[in-house]
Amino acid sequence: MTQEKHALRARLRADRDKFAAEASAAICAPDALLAKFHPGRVVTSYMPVGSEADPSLLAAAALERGCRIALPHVVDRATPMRFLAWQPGDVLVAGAFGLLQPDAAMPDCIPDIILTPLLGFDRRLNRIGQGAGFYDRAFARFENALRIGVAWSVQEAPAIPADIWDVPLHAVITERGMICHEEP
Ligand SMILES: Nc1nc2c(c(=O)[nH]1)N(C=O)[C@@H](CNc1ccc(C(=O)N[C@@H](CCC(=O)O)C(=O)O)cc1)CN2
Ligand SMILES: Nc1ncnc2c1ncn2[C@@H]1O[C@H](COP(=O)(O)OP(=O)(O)OP(=O)(O)O)[C@@H](O)[C@H]1O
Repeated sequence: MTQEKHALRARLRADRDKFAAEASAAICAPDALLAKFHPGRVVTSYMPVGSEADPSLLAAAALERGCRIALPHVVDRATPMRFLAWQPGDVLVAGAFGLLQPDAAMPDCIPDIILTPLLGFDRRLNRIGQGAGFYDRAFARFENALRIGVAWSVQEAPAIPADIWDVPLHAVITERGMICHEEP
């Protein structure tokens, strides 16, 4: 399984790089997602790196509807990721893995909706990420949160192998729209 995921990650990274280099697509918030952005809800976004899908229009729509935004904060692979409060204009600090993150002193948030960066996904809404297990652990910890993957459409794979700890997404949003759970 580890080998299989390793090879899949390499292929999906290459597909994502190619798409981002050639296309100029934007990921807009579909109505079904807007309907979840109730005032006061905590929506976690992320600062995209490299060819990752950009969730900023989704975060902007959440803010417009009175949601609060939190961003992931990691220190090393062993320490669980936290979601820290952030609003436009707040500083971002260079941290682990070359990421821009909120200041470590910002308050921790309990997310209602987790916008999740993906390397890949399939129609059953299995996902694969960077392989450090940060989001897997966050999904286990915040089990009531809505898990929404954000990706380019080319990151869809026929089948993503699922380990026992993998928690499927509730939906994936790409530049082509939203994919919700379908029975196989
Ligand atoms: N934009 C964004 N933010 C995010 C994530 C993400 O996937 N995307 N994360 C999702 O989990 C967390 C950070 N997770 C990471 C997990 C592993 C590696 C990693 O293995 N990095 C390689 C170097 C990669 C490179 O330079 O290309 C390494 O350290 O060997 C980096 C970040 C939190 N923030
Ligand atoms: N609930 C959990 N508690 C502790 N460790 C976990 C949990 N879920 C996953 N892990 C660990 O995370 C590691 C990476 O898992 P996996 O290969 O599925 O990564 P991924 O889903 O691509 O990564 P990510 O969740 O960061 O996007 C595994 O070694 C696994 O043991």
